[in-house]
Amino acid sequence: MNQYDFVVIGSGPAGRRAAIQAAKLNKKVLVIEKGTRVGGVSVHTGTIPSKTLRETALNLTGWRERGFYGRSYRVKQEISAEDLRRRLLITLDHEVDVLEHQFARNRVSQLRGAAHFIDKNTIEVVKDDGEIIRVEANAVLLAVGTRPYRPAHIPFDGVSIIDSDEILEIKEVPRSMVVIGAGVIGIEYATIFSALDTVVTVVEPRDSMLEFLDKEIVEDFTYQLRDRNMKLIFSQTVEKVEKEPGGKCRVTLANGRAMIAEMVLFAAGRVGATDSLNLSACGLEADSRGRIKVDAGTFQTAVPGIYAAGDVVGFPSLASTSMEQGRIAARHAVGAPAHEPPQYFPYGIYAVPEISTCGLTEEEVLERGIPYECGVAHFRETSRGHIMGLDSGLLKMIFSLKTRRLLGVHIVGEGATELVHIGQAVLNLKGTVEYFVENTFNYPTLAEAYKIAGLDAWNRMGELKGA
Ligand SMILES: Cc1cc2nc3c(=O)[nH]c(=O)nc-3n(C[C@H](O)[C@H](O)[C@H](O)COP(=O)(O)OP(=O)(O)OC[C@H]3O[C@@H](n4cnc5c(N)ncnc54)[C@H](O)[C@@H]3O)c2cc1C
Ligand SMILES: NC(=O)c1ccc[n+]([C@@H]2O[C@H](COP(=O)([O-])OP(=O)(O)OC[C@H]3O[C@@H](n4cnc5c(N)ncnc54)[C@H](O)[C@@H]3O)[C@@H](O)[C@H]2O)c1
Repeated sequence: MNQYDFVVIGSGPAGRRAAIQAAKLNKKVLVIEKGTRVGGVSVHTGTIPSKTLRETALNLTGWRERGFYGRSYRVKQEISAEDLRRRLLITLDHEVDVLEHQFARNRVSQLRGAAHFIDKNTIEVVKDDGEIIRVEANAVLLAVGTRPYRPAHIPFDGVSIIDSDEILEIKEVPRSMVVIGAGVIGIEYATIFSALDTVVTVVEPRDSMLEFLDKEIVEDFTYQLRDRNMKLIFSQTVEKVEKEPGGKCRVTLANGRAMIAEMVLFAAGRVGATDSLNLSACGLEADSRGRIKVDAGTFQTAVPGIYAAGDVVGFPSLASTSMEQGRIAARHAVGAPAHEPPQYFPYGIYAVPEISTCGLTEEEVLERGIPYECGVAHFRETSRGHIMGLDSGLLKMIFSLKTRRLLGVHIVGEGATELVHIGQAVLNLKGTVEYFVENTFNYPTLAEAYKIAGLDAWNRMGELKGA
């Protein structure tokens, strides 16, 4: 029998970080992965492929230069699906190679195959060739992630009616596309394809999108999307998706309106990959979306010794937070001390344009009844913004009038996902508006927007104090 201190099921961000953390604490660790290569959704169908695709699209279209040269400017006139895929394959190979090397040098054992429970401490692994291997574990981490939600009424064909995994395999860049679901995945792909000049329509049952973001940022973002002719249809559900005789797709909404497009991307959420784990054998069960409940501080499930981390535990379902959850779970599982993560973490949405946020939104500050002031800077006010030809981009900070502390930072525009970390550091170190006013920022940079927004708030906060 193969006996391990810690067995991790799944090699995505949560599993990978957990396995290495436990190995660093000199534990005997095994990672079980059913996919052909390690890395999980993050490396093979999620984070890394979508961000590589975005970078390729922005480079080949010359998107970042259009502020200077106009909307018709393109680096490459005809962009094929093959052009988009080429860079993807190189990036993925590199990611897998780095991960394999990390496992090897930390003495993390690997087993390829699908795992399920026999009992709380026994896991059976079915390999591709049918061979069955049993392993014993003192502690187990479920880091099995999610897969796209695929309801029966959508006739997926993998070619023109697709989910967000299949979009990486398309044969041609479509001229028109309907995206169903305005969540993060739907919006990221909708805006990437719109940057490639695909005519994009987004259909969303709720009355707006990305509700967890500051409203002012969503409004600015929405304006930019509509300004480049993306159609955003809210408060409407899709009744039917059909294939037309000529190969195009017809999408019919509940209000009777119909749309024809070359491609339909269904991106209405994901479900936990827990159905084949035989959870009942260890006394656990998943909810209707396949998710597992855990203790928020330790990531232990209701069954002692069994942990879950990453997308399978639900919100926020990010690669970044999954890694931290995995590390904390591993430490707890092997009896090492672990701190809870800081209160505020950043959220990066790699749409075109980017959005990033950390801390409280203006709506949340209002709800909590905190007296506050906002400071806003437009990227076009920065010299770096002029140099880059930016005509959009907004950074907004919210400060408490009582403590003068930064409560939230919200950015839409070029570099938002990198810039947010300045705000995140000030926020978690409990810094005040004075940090931005008194410190010197490199010039010319987009980070100067922090200075401008800080001064904007500080001027008004001074007036309010004096009033
Ligand atoms: C299109 C898209 C874009 C994204 N973009 C971002 C982004 O920009 N930034 C960000 O932070 N996050 C992003 N995410 C989210 C991010 O990918 C996930 O949060 C992250 O991958 C979750 O990691 P995980 O460790 O929970 O599991 P996953 O990465 O989902 O990996 C789970 C692994 O477990 C394996 N597995 C499942 N069941 C079994 C079993 N029974 N036996 C053995 N192995 C099993 C699977 O094969 C898989 O390899 C994106 C997701 C998608 C889909
Ligand atoms: N940049 C990032 O960090 C990043 C990128 C992509 C995904 N992710 C993560 O992946 C997770 C999954 O993303 P997602 O966008 O698939 O899910 P989601 O749950 O965030 O969004 C799904 C959207 O589809 C809508 N919807 C639900 N049912 C529908 C239906 N039947 N028809 C039409 N629309 C419907 C919902 O109202 C929602 O707006 C998210 O939690 C996100 O955190 C993160």
